[in-house]
Amino acid sequence: MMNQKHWQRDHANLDEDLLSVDDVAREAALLAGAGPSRERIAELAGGKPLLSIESLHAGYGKMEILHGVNLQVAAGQSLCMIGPNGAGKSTVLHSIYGFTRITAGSIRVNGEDITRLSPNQKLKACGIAYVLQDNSVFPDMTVEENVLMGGYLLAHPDQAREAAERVFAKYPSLAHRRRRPARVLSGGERRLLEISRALVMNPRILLVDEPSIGLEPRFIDMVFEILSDLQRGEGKAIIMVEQNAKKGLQFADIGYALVSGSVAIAGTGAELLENPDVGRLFLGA
Ligand SMILES: Nc1ncnc2c1ncn2[C@@H]1O[C@H](COP(=O)(O)OP(=O)(O)OP(=O)(O)O)[C@@H](O)[C@H]1O
Repeated sequence: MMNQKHWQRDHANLDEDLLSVDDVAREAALLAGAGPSRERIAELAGGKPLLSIESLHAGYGKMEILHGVNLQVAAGQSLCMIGPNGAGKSTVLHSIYGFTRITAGSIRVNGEDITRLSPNQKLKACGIAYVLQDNSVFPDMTVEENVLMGGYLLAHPDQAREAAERVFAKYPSLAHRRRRPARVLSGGERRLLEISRALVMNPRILLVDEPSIGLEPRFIDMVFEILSDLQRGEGKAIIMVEQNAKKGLQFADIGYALVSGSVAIAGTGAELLENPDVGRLFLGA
């Protein structure tokens, strides 16, 4: 059941326009019944998906959270998932990375079935990296040690050091502080550190959970610029969950609205921003 406090927190600027939790749940459940066609999902990824999810049923233990999710994203594209608390957005990321129990459906990278691979196999063999939510840096370790942790799967420490240097060359502001404990970093720099750690393995697909959470506006813009560079400059595919739905949809090529473990609406980010149902239910328009 959706939590009123969370809903208000995430939509704090709605004030008196706030829909009641029951209204949102009722309307959203109606939307979830229809859902986008598979053709539309494929079309949004330009017919050339790097990552493709088909009819995914997944959850935790015996509890099924995702009830037949379809999703496709191409190299160099970004996809943002929005939706109410508990809709299953993070669970989609968890499932791609291998943290959930998958009971049906498939996950493919470049057509190869990776549904049952472990997170380590996914990171190493398929180039899927997870940028954890806020507060995943180790504050008492140096910036450099934090970045090096991203290379724990590499066979030799020299390989990790080499990979870390590649990341430091890209982000001089972080390189500058490499010997300092991570606790001295600002919120924005910490987020950059979290992204940098995920980049050590040079992934093709980045799963990003709530990139803007807890950040001041100027750092939010910085983080989205970094993600944009990785997407457009390096051709990485980015799949994100973003509680700032407007910001996420402005950034992303593709937007999905998830409701009750299903994709209720899919379109370009711009289409979702203009969609009256999305506006009323998720953006407070
Ligand atoms: N590790 C877990 N073990 C058991 N249940 C979980 C776990 N993680 C999430 N859940 C449950 O799965 C459901 C979907 O949660 P999920 O975090 O995917 O939703 P979400 O759409 O990302 O919401 P939010 O915006 O609140 O993070 C919720 O009922 C949640 O309690």
